[in-house]
Amino acid sequence: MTTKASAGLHKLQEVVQGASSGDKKLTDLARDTADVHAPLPFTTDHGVKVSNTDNWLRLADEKNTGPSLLEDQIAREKITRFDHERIPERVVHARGTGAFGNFKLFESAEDVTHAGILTDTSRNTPVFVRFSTVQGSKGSADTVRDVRGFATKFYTDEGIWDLVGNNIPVFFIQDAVKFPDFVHAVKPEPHNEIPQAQTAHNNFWDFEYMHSESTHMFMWAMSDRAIPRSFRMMQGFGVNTFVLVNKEGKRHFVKFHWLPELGVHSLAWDEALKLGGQDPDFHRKDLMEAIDNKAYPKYKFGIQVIPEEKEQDFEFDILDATKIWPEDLVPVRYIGEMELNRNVDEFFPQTEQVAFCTSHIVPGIEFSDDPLLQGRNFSYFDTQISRLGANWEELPINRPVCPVLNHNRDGAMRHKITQGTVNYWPNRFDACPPTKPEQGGFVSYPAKASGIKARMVSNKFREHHKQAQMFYNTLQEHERLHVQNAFAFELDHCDDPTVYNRMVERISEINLELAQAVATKVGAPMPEKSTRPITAEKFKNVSQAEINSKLAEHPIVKGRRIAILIGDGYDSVAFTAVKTAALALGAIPVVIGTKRSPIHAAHEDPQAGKGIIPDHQYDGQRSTMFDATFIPGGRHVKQLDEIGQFRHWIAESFGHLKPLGAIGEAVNLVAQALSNLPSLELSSTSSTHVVDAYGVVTAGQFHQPHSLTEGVHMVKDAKDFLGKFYYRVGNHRSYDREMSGMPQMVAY
Ligand code: HEM
Repeated sequence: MTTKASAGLHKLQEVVQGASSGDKKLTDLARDTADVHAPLPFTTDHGVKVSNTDNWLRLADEKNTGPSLLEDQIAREKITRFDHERIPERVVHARGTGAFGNFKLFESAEDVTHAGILTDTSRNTPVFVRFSTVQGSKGSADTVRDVRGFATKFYTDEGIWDLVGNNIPVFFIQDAVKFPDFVHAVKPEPHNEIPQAQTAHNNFWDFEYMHSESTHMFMWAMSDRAIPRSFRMMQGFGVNTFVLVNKEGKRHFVKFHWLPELGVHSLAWDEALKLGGQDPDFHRKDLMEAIDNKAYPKYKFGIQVIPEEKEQDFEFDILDATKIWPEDLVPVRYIGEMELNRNVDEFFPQTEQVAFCTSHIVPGIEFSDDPLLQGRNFSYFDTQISRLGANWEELPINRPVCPVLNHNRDGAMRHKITQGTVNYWPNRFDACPPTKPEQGGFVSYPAKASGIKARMVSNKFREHHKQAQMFYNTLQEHERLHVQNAFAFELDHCDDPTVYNRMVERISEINLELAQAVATKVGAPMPEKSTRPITAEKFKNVSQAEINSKLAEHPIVKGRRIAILIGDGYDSVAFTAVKTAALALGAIPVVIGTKRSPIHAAHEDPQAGKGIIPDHQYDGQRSTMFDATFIPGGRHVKQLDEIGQFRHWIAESFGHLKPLGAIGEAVNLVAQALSNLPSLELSSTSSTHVVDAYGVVTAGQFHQPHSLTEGVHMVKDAKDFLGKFYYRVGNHRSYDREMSGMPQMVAY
């Protein structure tokens, strides 16, 4: 096991290596990085060595403890520093986690932009990404139903570019001036501060009804998108319309996309609810664990581009953030890739103090007139001043890797010392002049603008339903079922009939059958007909199932958590094969034992052999924390069978649609746990034939492969246990199981 001191040294080495590897941001951060394991004396903040940190200076002797003295400057410093440790949490997106990485471009977009980061394929640009939920406070659970923030800070050679996006490509409102109302409505209600990190309450759904512009977005928010399995398995979208300008000065509208290498996957709702209590840090830990295991998350970077002259060619306004640009009309061009490969050293100065601004752009990237974006450009900079202070851009995590010099001065906590006698421009020395455009000085695109001042938006902004209908049309059967269940859950939590009755009306404007199913469940009047024309059109690449089907032939199990359940007397051959295969495939096997003390395999003499120490004992973990479960055969199955939690583990994994693998005697354990499902086909205990029924992969006997080094062939028609089991793991969940109705017959 790594000692704390060596772990600290290791981290420091990483910083030094990072610095020598040429990563400009790591080099920059090294200036401000200290190591608690360094052989340095303990000092006060003003540098005086401290001899005693545990006793306040007081009038005391061996018999009497007298009054503490205010004089103790060391104790006062310690308490005072502590009293002021907290800063305001973000007004939204308070709960989040971050990681460092790199961005590389594989195709230049010089036809549409002159931005260095989007044209220079030789660059390796450092990035910091913060993922977040929106509604909850800093200490809320990771797995709540919510939009996820996906904010990327690119430390480019020309300055910081912040792409502050979400995992859903549209937004609730069209005009930034509505943002405070929206956030008030979604956050806990004002009279009782309930509920925490949930949309399932009267005020949120009241707001949604009152703003029909939200219709498209709330369909996404009720879909599986709002309960991602992992930050590593969700898309990212810049949402707003930005502008790219090329060398010739031609302007293009653009939307930015991130597509995860691992596919787009979600939790089951029951699982998300349980994880909220069982492991509230689930997503945070998942990201850190994957990076620690070198299963680095990767995302392709894409752009959708519309030339300026085509702005009016669409039935929707391309500046409306409640609309997507359908991919069959405007294909995504994937031109780069981001890898996240380094965890933070310390949460507060990095993840908490990182601050993003949509207004941080670099030459070649500009803003459109998107009315949501224009307001965001004001809001972020403003909020950072109250959260972090006027000089927040000097903080190590926020400062650029290129030189920064100007005539901005002073303000609380100013760090930078600028020599020279002038702090204004122009000055008699020509000190610190503006940079000429030909030398990289930022020039705004000379867009023509004229009009009448009015508090309004263009007519096309008034259509709010068509894309919501298209979204639902696009979903596959199980995805639609999840939307239906999500509405039923959410509106069940609203106790004001005005709210849920009206919402059912609104849903009937999207899909009548959906509205009727929800009406029955929540007790609203049954809608008889849709009050709007309903389109049959669909989107491309919006259903998660559709996106994942393109990856299904080559599933990736990198970073997936595989639970292996064992007790004394387990079959070590199958155990070792499944564990070794997991490691070879980049997955994370986690051994869960009947106890966390030595466990002996079937053939092992408990007196002589050392056994293995499981990573955890069963009661410390839950099936919800794993992507799949495997149980080897052996006489240990009897012990597992006697502990109800193991049977519950199997039933729950089944209910959450996860792959289950069992060999030999363990097949009986699975049969026992799923005894309500006699029709579920399992292998006979005497057979080597591998049966895969709805992702429950069983074999009576384990056929040892000749060599694991040949690799596991994760293909649909694999004949062997490992190939079939890991194919299922790579495909994440068995939604066919859900559609068979079987999970409902199992208690979990
Ligand atoms: C396209 C719609 C929007 C998206 C995609 C979006 C995305 C995000 C993300 C990802 C964060 C978290 C940044 C982090 O990790 O530190 C954030 C924070 C925030 N957003 Fe938005 N947002 C949107 C709309 C708005 C609007 C319309 C406003 C205000 C008019 C706004 C104001 C804020 C504020 C004040 C924060 C807190 C920032 C901080 O304290 O660091 N957002 N937003």
